This record gives sequence, C-alpha cells and structure tokens, in this order.
Amino acid sequence: MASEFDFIIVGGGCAGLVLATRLTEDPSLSVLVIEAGEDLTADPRVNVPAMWTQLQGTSADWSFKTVPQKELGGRELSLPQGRLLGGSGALNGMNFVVTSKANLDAWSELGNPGWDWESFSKAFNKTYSLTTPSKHGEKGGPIQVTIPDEDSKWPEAWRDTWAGLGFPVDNNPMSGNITGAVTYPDSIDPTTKTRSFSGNAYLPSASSRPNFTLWTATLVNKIVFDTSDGIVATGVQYTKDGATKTVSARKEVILSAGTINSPKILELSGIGDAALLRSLGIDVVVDNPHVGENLQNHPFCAISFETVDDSEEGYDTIDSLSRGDTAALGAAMEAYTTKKTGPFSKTNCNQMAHIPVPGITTPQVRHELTQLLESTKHSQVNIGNKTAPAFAKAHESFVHSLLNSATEASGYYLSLPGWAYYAPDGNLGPIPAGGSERYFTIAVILSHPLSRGSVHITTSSPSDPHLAIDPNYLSHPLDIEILARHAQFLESTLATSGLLGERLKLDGKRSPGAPPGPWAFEGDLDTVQKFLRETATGAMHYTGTCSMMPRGMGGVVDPELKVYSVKRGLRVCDASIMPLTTRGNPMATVYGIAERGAEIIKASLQTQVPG
Ligand SMILES: Cc1cc2nc3c(=O)[nH]c(=O)nc-3n(C[C@H](O)[C@H](O)[C@H](O)COP(=O)(O)OP(=O)(O)OC[C@H]3O[C@@H](n4cnc5c(N)ncnc54)[C@H](O)[C@@H]3O)c2cc1C
Repeated sequence: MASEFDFIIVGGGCAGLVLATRLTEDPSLSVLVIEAGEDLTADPRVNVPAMWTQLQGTSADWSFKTVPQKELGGRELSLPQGRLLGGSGALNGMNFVVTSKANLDAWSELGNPGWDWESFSKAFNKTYSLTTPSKHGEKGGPIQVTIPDEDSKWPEAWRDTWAGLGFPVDNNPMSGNITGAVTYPDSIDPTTKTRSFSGNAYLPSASSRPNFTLWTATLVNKIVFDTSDGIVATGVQYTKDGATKTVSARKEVILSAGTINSPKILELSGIGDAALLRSLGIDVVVDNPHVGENLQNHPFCAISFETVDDSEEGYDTIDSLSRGDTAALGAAMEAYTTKKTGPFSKTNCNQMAHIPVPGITTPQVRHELTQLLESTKHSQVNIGNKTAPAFAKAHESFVHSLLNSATEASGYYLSLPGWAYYAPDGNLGPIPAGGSERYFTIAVILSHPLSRGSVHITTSSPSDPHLAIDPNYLSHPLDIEILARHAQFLESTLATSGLLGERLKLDGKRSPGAPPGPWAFEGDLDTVQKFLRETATGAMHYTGTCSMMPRGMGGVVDPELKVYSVKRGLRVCDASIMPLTTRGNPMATVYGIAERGAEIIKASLQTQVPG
C-alpha cells in the first residue's frame, strides 16, 4: 500500500468522487480517496429507485440522531447519512433539484467571488445530462437525470390546480428562476432506470486511471499537521481493520466527508472552538469557534389525504405496493424488469412547486408581513450564540428580500401519489394496515429558514458515534410563522382547489395528527403552529457547518475552499461549505460545488511553485 499521494480526499460521497475524477484527469497527480463505508455499487438497494429507503438504519447509514429539539416538543429526530461509496447520494431520494439564482448570488454577496449564479452554473452544467420525454441526454455531464414519462393523471391534476391558483406551471426545472409548479428530473439513468450517482457516473472514469487509489471501509480519524513553519496539512491518520496508520499528502488533504462528518474531523484534528477542544483534551491547532456552527436544514410537514374512492383510470397510487400487495408488487416488478417502466423505475415524487408567501400580492398579507418582519427583526434568540452579527444581518436581509418578493419562493411543495407519513422521530412510518384506501401526500418545506444550529464532537474518540447535532429547528420566530402560512395554504387552499380538490376526499382519512377536515386550519395560525411543533420534521438537507464566507462573518473556508489559518494543504469541499442553504434539495448543488472546487484546485496548481 502506497503511503504517499498528491491529494487525499476524505469521503467518497457526492462531492469526493467528483473531485477525484476531475483531479485524476491530470496523469501527473496521484489521488487517494478514503471512504469509511463499503462499496455497494452493485447492490439493488442502491440501484433500484423504489428501494431507496432500504439502506437507512443499516451499516450503510451513519444513523445519527439530533439532540432534543426545543421548538418541536423536545423530540429527537433521526438523521440518516450515507456511509458507503457514493455517500448520501447512494441512498438518497434522487430528486435532482437546481437551486435559485438569488440563492447563489447571495453566496457571492457574502464575500465569495466566483460563486455567483453565472460562474457556478458553468461548473454545474458539467455535472449532468438531462433526458426528458422528448429529448435524450441534453448537455453531456456524467450524472444522468431523467424526467419520466407521465403514466398517471396526478401530474396533470397537480399542474391544473396550481394554474387555477394563478401560478405558472411550465417552468424550466434547470433555470434559477422558478415561481409555481415544476417537474424536476430524477437522478435516474434513462436507459437502465437505475440510480445515477457519483459512484457509478463519475467513479468508473477515475477507477480506469492508474493515478487513482480508493480505500473503502477505512475511517479517517484526523488530519496530520506540520506546524514548524505555519500550519501545513501533511496527511491523515486512519483506521482500517483495527490498525491505525498515517498516509501522507504531498499537496493537499480535501475534506469531503459531508456536513456532519467534515466539522467532526476538523475538531478531532484541533481546528475548532479552543475551549471545546481543550475540554476534550485535544491540542488546539486553529481556534475557530465557527467550525460546526451555522447548521441549516429545511423543516417540513407532510399531510397524506385519502383520495376519492371511485376507480377513474389514471388516478392509481403506490399504496398497494406500500401495503405489500402481492399482485401489485408482481405487476410493478414485471414492468420494471421487462420494460423498465412503472413505479419501480422512478421516484414518483418529481412534481413540485416553489411558492412565495401565500397571498403576498394582497394588501392585507403585505401589511401582516411587514409587521411580522419588523417584530422579529434582529431576533438572535436561540439561533446560535456564536453567530457573528455581520452574518446574522446578511442572512436576515437575504431571507427578508425573498419573503418580500412576489416571485421568490419561501415554500417548496412536493407531492407523492401515495401515503407518506413521517413519525414524530422523523422516520417514515408504515401505511395503516388492513385498509384499501388510496392517498395523495403533499409536503411543504420552508425554503429559507433563519434558524441555525450546530454539530460538535462530544469526545476525542473518532469512532464515537455520539455527536451533539442540534439543527435548532424553528428557533427563529419568523420560521414557524412562514411555515405555518404555507401549511395553512396547503391544507385549506391547495388541497381543496382544482383537480386536486376533486380527487381528495374532504372528510377522508389523513396522516396521524393532521386536522380532520379541509378547513381546520383556516384563519387560525395558532392551530397550525401547534400542529407543526407536534409533527414537523427535518429534511435530509444538512448544510453550512464549514461555511464559506469571510472569517469575521463566521467562515471556516475561503472562496477557494481553503481552511482559514492553515497555511497550506487543507480544503473542505462538500455540502458543509454552503453559507446559506439551498432553496430545495441540495444534491445537485453539491455536485456543482465539487465541479467548481475541482476547477479552483486545478487552477491553483498552475500557480504553485514546485517543491
Ligand atoms: C435519506 C436521504 C435522502 C436524501 N434525498 C435527497 C434528494 O432526493 N435530493 C437531494 O438533492 N438531496 C437529498 N439528500 C441530500 C444529499 O444526498 C446530500 O446533500 C449530499 O449527498 C451531500 O453530499 P456530500 O458530498 O456533502 O456528502 P455525502 O454524499 O454524504 O458523502 C460524504 C462521504 O464521506 C464519508 N465519510 C464521512 N466521514 C468519514 C471518515 N471519517 N472517514 C472516511 N469517510 C468518511 C461518508 O461515509 C460518505 O460516503 C438526501 C440525503 C439523505 C441522507
């Protein structure tokens, strides 16, 4: 086993394998990827879209848990993260969702030149090839993304309803400007109808090159530094098969271990809040209290509605499959294996909508919003006591600008023709046994939360799974107010309008805890807020713990992704560097970050003095 490489990438996930593929394009560079999990790229639980939830809770999942969430009735929520080749991209829900232009431009305005929408898009466009029902393989990047053929009437009902409510429904999913309904692609190969992710789309190119090395089932414990002339990262310490060793990096160590594990590795290596590190007996290399802070995630609520029980063709749901009905499973399997069609071949969840504050164009809601923004202005309560005032101000001003806009979204709506119930611990609960009803689920996600949390180590042991993960959901008073308005709109307006209103049973069964009738939320935001505190959970969209922004604002990395105060040899490149979370699901943006990161690293090699 070689003990020295030019680059060591920690984490073979979404970002790590993109970086490795791009860096090994230069045959003069040797690249090692160290991945804690196994290679399951041939496993059907990774590949068959309908099996995407099957790896959660297994050894391929870090299976984290949050600390009790004060604003959610003290609930602790499960927090899956992929521990396998391809990372969370190998077990995620495959929604390939592009973030907004406003979101990226706000990253740049924080003090990150080169990370505006225009520059980012150039890198992002290298990541994917888009296939739609009418066009094959547009663009040409390795990740195959597919808008599936529509084989039911639900997508039409979704669009019809939003159109009736006055929203555009023909949005281009790859554009950064979307208001209204949108059909997103799945990260699924259009030919094989299997998951397309960094583990099978990028990795094969890297693996075919002699300058690429991959170690799986190997845990990186910490980064090794030489501090004799400034702080220089020289390699990593790792454990494999019970033996702990060191491997050297001639040029750089790049952390791509994800939003939870990248700050963990930094802290274990002595980069973090000096007081915390000393209390755990860790030598301080860089005192930066912002490591592990600014954890952002989207809170959401989902309501499953029973559908009308006529048998009109085209309104079938996936509920018989969820109930394990043998005939339905057989037919779905047959369609998948012989024709690569049917419910096993797609996410069934790609009809979405990006919606501004409901009623924003009416004088009354404008007035209420103005008052709300004023009364919650500068709310620093419970939103991370280490947040730098300059960042708190910039974050608030960004979110306020979106909330005040009639075209920028604050709520992100997802739909699924079938039951989807998130239990109080955040895990998907089973469909009620015994019945034969069909359901349609609508979820709403708060796109731009102001609540910020943190993730920190609690011991100095790299193998200790107990981290203090606190997303601090709904701790900013504005978040619950805005999410409640969207949940109210979902329940009282969306679900009762247009073709959806015709298909959903007004007095039918609902998810546990959901209000018993279509108008239960009307005019009563307190009831909605109570419902959210009891039932809301977090999406799996963790970002921000090694934020890219000026050091004085709370940055951990600079715009070249270099860790502050480290003279040479250490960058972070993954979802953790996002200073402001994405408008929707983050995977597509993470792939873009990795392509942009690779460009930056390659450019820096041109200017490096040899030796
Ligand atoms: C259940 C679930 C569903 C999701 N659904 C969607 C979706 O539908 N659409 C979407 O856009 N996003 C979704 N996401 C989020 C998305 O998958 C992540 O944002 C994305 O994968 C983050 O990429 P990353 O490179 O930062 O981290 P990851 O892809 O998680 O990669 C990090 C890698 O580092 C490895 N690693 C960590 N620590 C160490 C260590 N000490 N030593 C060695 N290796 C280490 C991990 O094992 C992992 O393989 C979902 C996430 C989950 C968990």
